[in-house]
Amino acid sequence: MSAPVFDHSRVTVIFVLGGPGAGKGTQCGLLVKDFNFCHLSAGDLLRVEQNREGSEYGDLIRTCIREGTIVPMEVTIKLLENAMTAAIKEKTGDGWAEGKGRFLIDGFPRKMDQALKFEETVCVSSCVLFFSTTEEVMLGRLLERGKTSGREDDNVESIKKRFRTYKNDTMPVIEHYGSQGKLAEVDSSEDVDVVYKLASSVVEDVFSGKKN
Ligand SMILES: Nc1ncnc2c1ncn2[C@@H]1O[C@H](COP(=O)(O)OP(=O)(O)OP(=O)(O)O)[C@@H](O)[C@H]1O
Ligand SMILES: O=c1ccn([C@@H]2O[C@H](COP(=O)(O)O)[C@@H](O)[C@H]2O)c(=O)[nH]1
Repeated sequence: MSAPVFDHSRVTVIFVLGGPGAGKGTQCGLLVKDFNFCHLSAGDLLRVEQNREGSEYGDLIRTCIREGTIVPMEVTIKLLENAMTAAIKEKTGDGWAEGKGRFLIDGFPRKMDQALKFEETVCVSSCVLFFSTTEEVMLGRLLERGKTSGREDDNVESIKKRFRTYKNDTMPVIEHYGSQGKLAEVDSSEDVDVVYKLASSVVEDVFSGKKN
């Protein structure tokens, strides 16, 4: 078996998980500013690929997103690997010298097969930052976001399907990383700045070697 593309002693990968609307993207945006991460949202990469002229996956991705199901892992893993390679070539500043890099991989892995394949072929993760809150909070946030997001899946019908996929496919991933001692759970029910204090202290622990 060949080694992963990136060596995790040089390239830090933090997976960011949590239910739909838990606040993953919001917190990643803040962490980027303080820690010079490259933030890769798997959902955003899929939406770009869906709209790319000539993509052979456009229709498949559109259907999966609307139905709240998971796009076959080969597609998402390749998009992530390509984006990581580009960032390592282009990004500069703290944490990015001589082939080093630091990534927040947001909304991935959503399913056990993705988790195992990504770590085997792309990069071993250092930590899983898990934002937890109730379905009630998530539903309220997504319906509010849906007024302006333009996202085809921010409606009650799609949200219910996304919750189902989260419970059936993603919770086992979270439990898997919990059993490996890699999980850092943050309650994301509170205000953005309260959640950020907890999330940034997890990242500090990763970089100081207390968690990896
Ligand atoms: N702590 C918070 N308190 C109140 N509103 C929040 C909080 N965090 C995020 N939001 C709002 O909730 C909505 C969902 O947040 P965000 O997009 O960060 O979630 P997400 O987990 O990335 O969702 P998805 O997985 O669907 O992409 C956004 O409109 C955001 O502004
Ligand atoms: O690894 C992934 C991540 C996402 N998807 C699909 O995209 C949508 C939207 O994801 P967000 O993280 O909410 O932006 C998700 O419901 C899945 O359909 C995926 O297939 N694989």
